[in-house]
Amino acid sequence: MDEHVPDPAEPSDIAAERAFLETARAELRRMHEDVVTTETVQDDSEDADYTYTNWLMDQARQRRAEALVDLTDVPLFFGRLDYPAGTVYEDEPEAAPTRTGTADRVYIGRRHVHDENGTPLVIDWRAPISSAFYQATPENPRNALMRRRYGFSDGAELTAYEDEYLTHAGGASHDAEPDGLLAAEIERPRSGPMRDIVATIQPEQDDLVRAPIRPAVCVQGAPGTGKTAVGLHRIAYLLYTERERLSQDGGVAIIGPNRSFLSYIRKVLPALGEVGVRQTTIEELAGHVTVRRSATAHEARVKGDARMGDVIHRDLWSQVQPPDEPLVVEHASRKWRIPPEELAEALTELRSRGIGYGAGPGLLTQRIADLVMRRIEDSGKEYDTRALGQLRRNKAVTAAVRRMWPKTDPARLVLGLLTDRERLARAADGILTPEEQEAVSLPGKPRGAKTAKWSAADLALIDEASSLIERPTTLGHVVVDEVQDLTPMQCRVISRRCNRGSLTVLGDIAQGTSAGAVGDWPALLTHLGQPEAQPAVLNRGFRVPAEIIDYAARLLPEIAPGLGTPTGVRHSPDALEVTATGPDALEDTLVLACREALKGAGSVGLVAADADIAALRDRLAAEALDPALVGEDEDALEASRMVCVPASLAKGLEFDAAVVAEPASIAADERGLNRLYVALTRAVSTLRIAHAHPLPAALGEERHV
Ligand SMILES: Nc1ncnc2c1ncn2[C@@H]1O[C@H](COP(=O)(O)OP(=O)(O)OP(=O)(O)O)[C@@H](O)[C@H]1O
Repeated sequence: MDEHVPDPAEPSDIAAERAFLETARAELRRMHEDVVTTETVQDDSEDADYTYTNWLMDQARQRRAEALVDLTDVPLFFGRLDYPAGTVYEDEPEAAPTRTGTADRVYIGRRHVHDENGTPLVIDWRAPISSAFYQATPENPRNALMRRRYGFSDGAELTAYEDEYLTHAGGASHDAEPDGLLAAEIERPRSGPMRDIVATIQPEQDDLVRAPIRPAVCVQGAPGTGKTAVGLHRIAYLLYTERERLSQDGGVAIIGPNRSFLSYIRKVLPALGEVGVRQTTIEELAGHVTVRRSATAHEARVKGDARMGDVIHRDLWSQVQPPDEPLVVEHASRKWRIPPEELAEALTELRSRGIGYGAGPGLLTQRIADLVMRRIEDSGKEYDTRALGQLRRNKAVTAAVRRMWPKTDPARLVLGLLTDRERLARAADGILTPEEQEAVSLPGKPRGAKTAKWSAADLALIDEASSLIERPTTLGHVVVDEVQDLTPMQCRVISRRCNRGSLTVLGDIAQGTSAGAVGDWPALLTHLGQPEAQPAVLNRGFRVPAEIIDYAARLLPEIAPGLGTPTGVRHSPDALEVTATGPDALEDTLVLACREALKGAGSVGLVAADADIAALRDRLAAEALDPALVGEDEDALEASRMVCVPASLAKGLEFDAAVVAEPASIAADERGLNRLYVALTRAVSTLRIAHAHPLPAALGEERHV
């Protein structure tokens, strides 16, 4: 095999690679030109069908042209795999740019580029052949000889590369440290939103990214192991392999914990060429009304419980009532009488068909009109063909239907249920205790659904009612991030929108902070309608240096016993500093830590208990550190390098340097230690902790400087 091993790197190699990059760029420009200058085959007849077809073709052409624009700040390729000559490009001449005397070179990039003859120059990272780039090892080289990863300057100029020989014949370089560029990529200072990781996806992540669209993929991943990155790249991958089917099935959505998080991730998919993906929160997905207050923890817990589904179901269907009296319908100068037993029978029959509540009034009207019609026929009386329609619109018929099967609106239904103690007691009898019924009741005496004091916990209830009335439209694929915070009722919001279990579930039980969160994987997956799914575990932390993750992991035995301990792939001995101060000196210490952190490159995040963050932001502003506040400003992460983060919104975010204020305050509330675990795992390079109160005991022995 020796003869297949490419020459070792030579100084001229960088120049040659840059030249190839230029060639690929030129070909991409040509592809773009081709699309722009190719006339759509127009049919100029007046026929409307052709006009529409032409319009569609034009749209497709414009989309394709957009996709082929060369983004000069995004490298066109990021890696290369070398194979024995002749094994990839069978008909390629020796002089082709992707062949040398000894090897066929496969360049991997964000999109496909080919030359005029159709020979590929850059292969899309999602194509089957590209999987070897992420998966090949010396033990299982997948026929490849060598993997090359490129380094680029900020201006996307190719400046370096790193080779990994995949044949044992490669000898010494087999043992070479392959992760230099990975570490450099992770440590590249952050400015603003999250970046894609397409150049450095790791094998365990690639397995999840490329898993088939079904069955559901579920990931338990420690902080910074790349769950969010996996979810986003998986969407791009599925859109590549199943684009048409996904669009027919209702498109793709990613559900994140809040708007700040969505703002943070919003640029990853567009950078991968995917712009049509819905990025939303569970509240937006379920939202039928305006949220005006926060629920108490107890209220959120009870409202999040799956038993609420039964209460709503019972309340809704209790509105369907058989009549006590006969129905008398006047038609064609005669009165027709339907006895109550017959009407009740019609109701029972309809209900036994398992129809949605919303379909009932229409079907019942039809059924009653049929009953009257049959009597008219039996009487031998002449009738005209419009009789059935007239009966359906007959006032006595419609009034009877309104009484037997009233139309309802989901928000009005839930409002009625949660503001009428007797009605709630009837619906919740044997399901909720009187004390729980008290907890779910809405405050005040709202006049209507628009003005009621809804909390976020009510949204899932209204969505439940809505789904019983009319089935919601489904999505082709749903990716749910930070799933550990969902209540059972919120899981159901998602489950009923998933098309035949096409779902990716990402979470970390240890980071569960919300009241009413399900708390364990088997229950979570059951509520999501995926009881068979088995969570895959990601435990290699990329974001957080080992020194920090080891410290934060001291909390795990208390907050998530049984969960494996994560490891950090990077080491940085000075990454962590814990400083104890007196209460009067705490703010000064934090300001100093932020000031120091700002001397380095990239973003700085100050994380504090929600109640403390506004005052700290004011102090940093007074010190001219120009802080932005997450939650107040949707673009906070781009607005300033210095960002203040209430602990409740820290989830999913990261900073080159993190400063954590007073862990005991963050840990004070319910699930506070979980919140602290989140806060302690946001740093890419350094974490500074300052405290005036004792640290929570679970952090163990203090490690002060
Ligand atoms: N293979 C990789 N190559 C480069 N960077 C990576 C890789 N995997 C993860 N990262 C980086 O590590 C950081 C953490 O990734 P991500 O936010 O996806 O993790 P997470 O598991 O969702 O974390 P959390 O649980 O804290 O939300 C990000 O900056 C991401 O770009």
